[in-house]
Amino acid sequence: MAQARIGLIGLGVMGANLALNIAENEFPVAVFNRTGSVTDDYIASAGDLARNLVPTKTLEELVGALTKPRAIIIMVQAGAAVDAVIKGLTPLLDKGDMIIDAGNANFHDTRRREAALSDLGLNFIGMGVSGGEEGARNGPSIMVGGDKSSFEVIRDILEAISAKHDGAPCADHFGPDGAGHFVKTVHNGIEYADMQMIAEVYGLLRDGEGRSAANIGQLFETWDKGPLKSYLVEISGKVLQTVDEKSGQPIVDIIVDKAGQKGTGRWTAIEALSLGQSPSTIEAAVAARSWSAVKDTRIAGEALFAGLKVETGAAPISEDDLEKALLAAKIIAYDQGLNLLSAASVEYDWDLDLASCAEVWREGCIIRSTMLDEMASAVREGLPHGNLIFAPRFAQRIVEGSSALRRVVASAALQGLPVPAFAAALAYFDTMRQGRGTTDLVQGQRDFFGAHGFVRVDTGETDQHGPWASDIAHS
Ligand SMILES: NC(=O)C1=CN([C@@H]2O[C@H](COP(=O)(O)OP(=O)(O)OC[C@H]3O[C@@H](n4cnc5c(N)ncnc54)[C@H](OP(=O)(O)O)[C@@H]3O)[C@@H](O)[C@H]2O)C=CC1
Ligand SMILES: O=C(CO)[C@H](O)[C@H](O)COP(=O)(O)O
Repeated sequence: MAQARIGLIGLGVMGANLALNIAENEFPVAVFNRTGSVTDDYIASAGDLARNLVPTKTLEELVGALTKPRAIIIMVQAGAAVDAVIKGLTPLLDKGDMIIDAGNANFHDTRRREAALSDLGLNFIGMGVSGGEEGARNGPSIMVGGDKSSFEVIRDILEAISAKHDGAPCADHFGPDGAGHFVKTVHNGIEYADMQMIAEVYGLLRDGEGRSAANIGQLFETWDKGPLKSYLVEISGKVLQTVDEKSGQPIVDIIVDKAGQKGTGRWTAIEALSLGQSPSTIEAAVAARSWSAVKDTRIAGEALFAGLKVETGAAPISEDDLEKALLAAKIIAYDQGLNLLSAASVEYDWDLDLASCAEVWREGCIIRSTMLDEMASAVREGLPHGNLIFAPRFAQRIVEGSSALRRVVASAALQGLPVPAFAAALAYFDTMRQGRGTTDLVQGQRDFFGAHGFVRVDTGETDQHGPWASDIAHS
């Protein structure tokens, strides 16, 4: 007999907590996990919330436990696992039922799945969920893509379980097919850039000034009370001040410096490039994780270049400069992320509301910060030339922050300390404030070797060609 309003497959870190959140909001939820013993343990530890949880041991049982039209959340690893679950579910469902992929997914997969399920008369929602374990349990940020009418069917549940900003739910519908998963992907791209920039500050203080992890952690704790207040600065402060129980060392000192990546940062960079965009701060953060992975090579490089002299007399970087540089670079990362969303919206005809993106990121998600509220307002007011860094309320901060960013990047370069995301942010800013750049020469080179043509500054005539000096010399 149908007992539950919604189903959930995958009781891992995210699914288990999301189901508890749904149950706590008084929506009965039927749960299923591939490994059945996980479901038994889960129900046994759910306490009072077990009253709103319906455990099931087969997909047939799960489907039978749901009121119609059925709505089933899948919360498993991206890729083949999602396809396997969909394959098992579809023969059991009726036309009008809905599958919701709430994991991180490549939005191209979401578009493919939506089209295939639509042919079968089934609805498919691609839903990005951010906030990690704690967010899933107490209120994540939720980014929905797919048919709007399908979203309306589950809207009450999603709004109830989501984080709230001044009472407004951090859950919204962004457009058809892959729009929600794309917004989540770019969220993660910005997350990569933000994390990398914080790590660069850590590196400058650790390797440039010999400061201890705890001392740097305290600085982040202080910054978390000012304009940089954000979840990532807060947890960085906590991570750096945590002591490993086994060794008595700061825990970061015993963590191998090889960063994992499950794919969302890379998807952001790949998609950006195919859209003719370049969110260089995000690309730099993805690169930094990839470079971190080749630890043996870096160790060999350290030995090989051990004798290399770097500037030791570089001016010390002040804490004030670091704070301002981080703030400016972070604004630039958001500017680039929003530009990418805008380009994808045009390409895929999503009509994305960028202000809504910033609004659902204000609470619950990993990149939440006090600055996002102001960013959302700036986007609502309209961004000059589509750029956040041109918005009056951010342009001034960028002007002030850019001098600090310049000093930080210059000092890092002189000291031989890598700051790829900071450097990328600065180069982007300097490019965006240069009305005449240097690609006149690139255009000249292209025409020289490939007759690709150029546009004249003086007359505006297009498809112009040399003659070039060598042509002249040989003519
Ligand atoms: N962890 C995080 O902070 C966040 C994760 N996400 C995304 O959420 C999704 C789930 O992540 P997370 O909860 O961390 O993952 P976990 O590894 O904790 O759990 C994975 C779940 O998927 C199930 N599963 C794996 N393969 C299959 C399969 N072929 N068929 C059926 N079930 C399968 C597992 O079942 P079994 O017990 O049988 O192995 C398990 O329940 C991912 O897409 C992830 O990227 C999104 C936001 C934050
Ligand atoms: O979506 C998330 C946070 O928003 C997940 O934690 C995701 O796994 C983070 O990406 P990566 O594992 O590549 O660091």
